[in-house]
Amino acid sequence: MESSQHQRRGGGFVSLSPSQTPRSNDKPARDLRSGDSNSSSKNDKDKGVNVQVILRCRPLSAEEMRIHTPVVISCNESRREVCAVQNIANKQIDRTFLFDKVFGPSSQQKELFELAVSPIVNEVLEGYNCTIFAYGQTGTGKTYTMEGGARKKNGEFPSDAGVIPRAVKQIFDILEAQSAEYSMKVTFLELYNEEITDLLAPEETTKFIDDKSKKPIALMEDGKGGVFVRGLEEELVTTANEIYKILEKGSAKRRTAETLLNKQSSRSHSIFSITIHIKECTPEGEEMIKCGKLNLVDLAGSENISRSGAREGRAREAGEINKSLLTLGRVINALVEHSGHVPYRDSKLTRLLRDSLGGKTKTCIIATVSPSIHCLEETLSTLDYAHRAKNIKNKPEINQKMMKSALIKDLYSEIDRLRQEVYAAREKNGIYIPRDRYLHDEAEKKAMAEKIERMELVSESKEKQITELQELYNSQQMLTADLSEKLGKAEKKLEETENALFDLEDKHRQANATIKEKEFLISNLLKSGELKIGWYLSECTLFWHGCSMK
Ligand SMILES: Nc1ncnc2c1ncn2[C@@H]1O[C@H](COP(=O)(O)OP(=O)(O)OP(=O)(O)O)[C@@H](O)[C@H]1O
Repeated sequence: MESSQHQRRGGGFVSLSPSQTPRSNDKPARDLRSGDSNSSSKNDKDKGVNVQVILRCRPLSAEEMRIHTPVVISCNESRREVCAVQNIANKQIDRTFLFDKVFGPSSQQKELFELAVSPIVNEVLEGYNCTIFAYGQTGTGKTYTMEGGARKKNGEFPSDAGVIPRAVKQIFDILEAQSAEYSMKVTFLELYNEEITDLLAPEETTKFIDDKSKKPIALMEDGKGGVFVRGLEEELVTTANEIYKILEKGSAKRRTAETLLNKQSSRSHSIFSITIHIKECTPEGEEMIKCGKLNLVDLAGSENISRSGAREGRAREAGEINKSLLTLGRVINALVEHSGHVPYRDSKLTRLLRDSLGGKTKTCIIATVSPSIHCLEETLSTLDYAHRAKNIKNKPEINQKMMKSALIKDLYSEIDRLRQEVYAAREKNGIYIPRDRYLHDEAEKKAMAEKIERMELVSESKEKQITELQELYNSQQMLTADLSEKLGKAEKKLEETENALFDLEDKHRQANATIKEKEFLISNLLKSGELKIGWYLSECTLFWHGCSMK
């Protein structure tokens, strides 16, 4: 039997970012996971982990089949490839894209969940923050993939149930199998025309007679680089069925409309988050709390306004949707190209997804496309977009575990603070400040936030400079090492050449001495030869002289 008691915590400061969950700068605690996971988390942190991108192509609808719509997309699941066939100037040009996983038109919800999403759910239970978001043209199956078919009348799980209900079931199955002690809370918000509304807000404050009655809530900076949604309802849940009911109620409040491309097109982005605190005991008997968070995001579809048949209000709405998706695209580009400034602040969507894109969260994007020839242009743009997103690197970090006693102390002080606020509101004896002073303080706060943002930008660009200088230094070091090696070799060669030169000089000196010796001998020989000839000549002269006398 499911419990119908939803415990509600509302009106407080609820963060959507991981800043809500314990972080390394929170209460000190020891991480009790095995050394392996610690080192893998350190590796992940150092190197970064690519955002995982999955491509899903839906089947042709009954209507598309009836009118024999040509198919231009083919999926090769084993090779993880998607091929788009294009005809340009009567030439067939195929474009092939590789993804982390590919699911073709006949793929089943169960298969997609088990192969792509189930491992991510396990990581949430290990203490990571994970985000799964569906991106794609309107009518390509984002809501079908994330939510899927509605529960049957008897509450049974249908075969076309999507990622969200399956993830919820897996979380409860695992926790129950481990007989874990845990607490779980969920939030569900909608982002429509740059305004956030709480899909879990109590009925009395949001009577959905028309859109204007939805009360927007504020997105605030948490001062630690994250954001939080002020006053977002958090519902404590104890069973999967409670979550299914919350989802049904919340989804029914989402803004949908009929367009030419989709009978029930979501006109807003939605973010459903589950935060789980699990109790663990250290071998010393100390109670620790580990925390994981799963964000499930169903984006509104990008659309070609003329083809979707949107007019006036709907066209403006589509313009807003496209604008926020364009900012998302710019953020993806900036992250992939490592440009210094990432324009997260340009839309609420990117502010909310900041930690999921380039942050500490593990992220998976499910890009959805249609196989129809009529959607080819948008399909190619989705394929390009998703393919580029594959290069985004996040640096996932396991949330720091907290000592149970520290967590309880924190919760008690929060209860105290809330109690005081309620008391002050009821008794009207809180602190009231003049309107001018309030406006002045708010302006000061805004200026401070802007200053912090500017400083963050400067620090970001300085960090980039440091990385570039470090890279330059490393390459110079390598060059120096290379040159030193070459110098060593040259010195050795020089020494050898000098030795050879000494040898040669020695030989030269010896040869000179020998030559001189030989010259001396020759000259002596010559001298003695000359004397002999002189003596002989004088002898001959005397002889001839004697003869002539006779
Ligand atoms: N993989 C699929 N298998 C069967 N039917 C699908 C599949 N994907 C989508 N559909 C059907 O296509 C239609 C449009 O799907 P869905 O509403 O999920 O699109 P969407 O991308 O969320 O559109 P939008 O952005 O306009 O909200 C629905 O009727 C849905 O049941």
